[in-house]
Amino acid sequence: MPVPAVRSLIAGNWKMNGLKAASSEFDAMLEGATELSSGIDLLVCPPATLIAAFADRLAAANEKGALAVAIGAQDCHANATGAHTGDISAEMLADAGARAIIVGHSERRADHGETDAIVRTKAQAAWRAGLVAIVCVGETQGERNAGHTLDVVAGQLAGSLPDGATAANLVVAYEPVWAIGTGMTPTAADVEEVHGFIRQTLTQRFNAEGDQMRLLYGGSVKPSNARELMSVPHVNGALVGGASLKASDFLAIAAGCP
Ligand SMILES: O=C[C@H](O)COP(=O)(O)O
Repeated sequence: MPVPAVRSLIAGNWKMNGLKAASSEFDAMLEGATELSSGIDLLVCPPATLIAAFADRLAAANEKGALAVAIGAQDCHANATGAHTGDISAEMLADAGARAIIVGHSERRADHGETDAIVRTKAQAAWRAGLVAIVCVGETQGERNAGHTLDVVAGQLAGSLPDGATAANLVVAYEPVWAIGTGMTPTAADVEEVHGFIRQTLTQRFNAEGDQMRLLYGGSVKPSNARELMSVPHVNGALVGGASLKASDFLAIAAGCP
């Protein structure tokens, strides 16, 4: 299968980490972004409490020279408004300055019982607000051991991706659950198998758009393994957790991206 040329994206998911003091780390990311290859986009997804402040800092930095950096969110409610105490809508996140929303992360699927159907409505909510949906899929250790990885990923893709996905409004992140925060990563061959399968599935369903969608690998990406993982065919960047909290690590991962 031919490997399409797709612009790389390095996305940082800060998860439930970061107080206002972490703004200095974000500033360091903005400063370092000026030295990255022009073929790479950076996305920083801090906790929702920091999105507006980071968006202001990004706007100030952009006045000195446009940066290929955007702010994202980690989740949203499916509805635009309503009686949903404690929830945040995609429209609110867009209003705060987010340009993308991660949906269906395995931590949300596990901690909040999010099904593929719920994830699909959240992806639609992101689109309704004019944002990119970053949809996460990936197998557990037990599912991999049982040889079910591709079946699990196929089911998540079929159930979580709404019709109408394009290369501009959808990013897919493959995150093996067992690799998240553990220091373990699949082999390059295993990543290639799953990413090739995801590409084929997307192209079958979304035709030429599927060929251009960005496919991120996530799970224990760090500066020391980024170059190898990012050079796997059909890997168009990374969704980085722990290593995205430190500007020097996050930038080193981006620098390792071909
Ligand atoms: O969203 C990010 C992933 O869950 C990866 O996290 P990690 O880089 O800490 O393993």
